[in-house]
Parts: sequence; structure tokens; C-alpha cells
Amino acid sequence: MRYLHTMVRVKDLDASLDFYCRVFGLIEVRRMENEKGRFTLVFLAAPADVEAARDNKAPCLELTYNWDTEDYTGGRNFGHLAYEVDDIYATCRTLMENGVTINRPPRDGHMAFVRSPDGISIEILQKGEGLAPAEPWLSMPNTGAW
Ligand SMILES: C[C@@H](O)C(=O)SC[C@H](NC(=O)CC[C@H](N)C(=O)O)C(=O)NCC(=O)O
Ligand code: NI
Repeated sequence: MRYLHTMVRVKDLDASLDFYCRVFGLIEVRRMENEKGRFTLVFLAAPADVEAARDNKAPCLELTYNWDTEDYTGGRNFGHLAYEVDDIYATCRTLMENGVTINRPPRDGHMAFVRSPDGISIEILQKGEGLAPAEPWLSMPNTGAW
């Protein structure tokens, strides 16, 4: 068994692609339009995963856009998407310069959280920091956004 992708439904595909690709840096590797089902699927990969993802050998984020307006509520059991970056401060600066709120700033240089246009939580982790910072991350004050 291997992990393939995480699917999230998006209300505005253009706004989501602008956020995930132009601002955050993910790359579209394939898309499917389904006329009968009236939906579009777009698969996005992180730059380091793109070549493997094109061969379906690396995990992707699958955006599902239903052409007919739907309200997506609930899903509290969904937590977040996590990405490792080379420079967490540069990443957060680019996000902020493009109007994205840094809900949990990288005070410890290790971990930050933002949200997509649909409110999907995205964890940004500094490369080389492993999964847990020197200080237990639970001690980080929660800004109340969670
Ligand atoms: C391509 C493969 O990775 C899929 O996930 S296709 C799964 C399929 N998706 C859809 O039908 C998209 C439109 C649908 N209205 C929706 O919003 O899901 C599917 O079976 N989806 C059901 C689901 O719960 O994921
Ligand atoms: Ni899928």
C-alpha cells in the first residue's frame, strides 16, 4: 500500500490555484474535466515531488471543483495539510505579501499555519527541523484560530 493523495473540495478553482500554485508554489501535474459529473479535478504536487508525481509515484493534493455551487461545511475532523519548506520565513513573507494571513507565525522558526481560500489549514514546517521543535510545540500559544 502507498499514499496517493488528499482531496479537498474548493468553491473557487481560480482562487484556489492562485493560492496553492502562484503564491504557495505547488505545481499542477494533471487535471480531469468531467462533463457528465460537472466537476474538475486538479492534481498539485510540491516542486520536489513533481517528476515522481507525474508518474503517480509521489503524493499529490487533489482539488475537486464542482461546477454547481455547493456549500462545504463541517469536516471539523479534518486537520491540516503539511508541507516542508527550505525557508519558513521567506515562505511566510511571500504569503503575507499576497494577502494571506499567517494564523500561527513561525516564532520558533520551525512551524507556521495558514489557511487556503476555503479555510483548509496548512502546516508549514522548516526543512531540517524534524517533526518536533527543540521546545515542545504544545507550549506554543494558540492564537485562538484553532
Ligand atoms: C480521481 C480520483 O482521485 C478521485 O478522487 S475521483 C472520486 C470521485 N470524485 C468525484 O466524483 C468528484 C465530484 C463529486 N461531486 C465530489 O464532490 O466528490 C468520488 O467518488 N467522489 C466522492 C468522494 O467522497 O470523494
Ligand atoms: Ni481521489
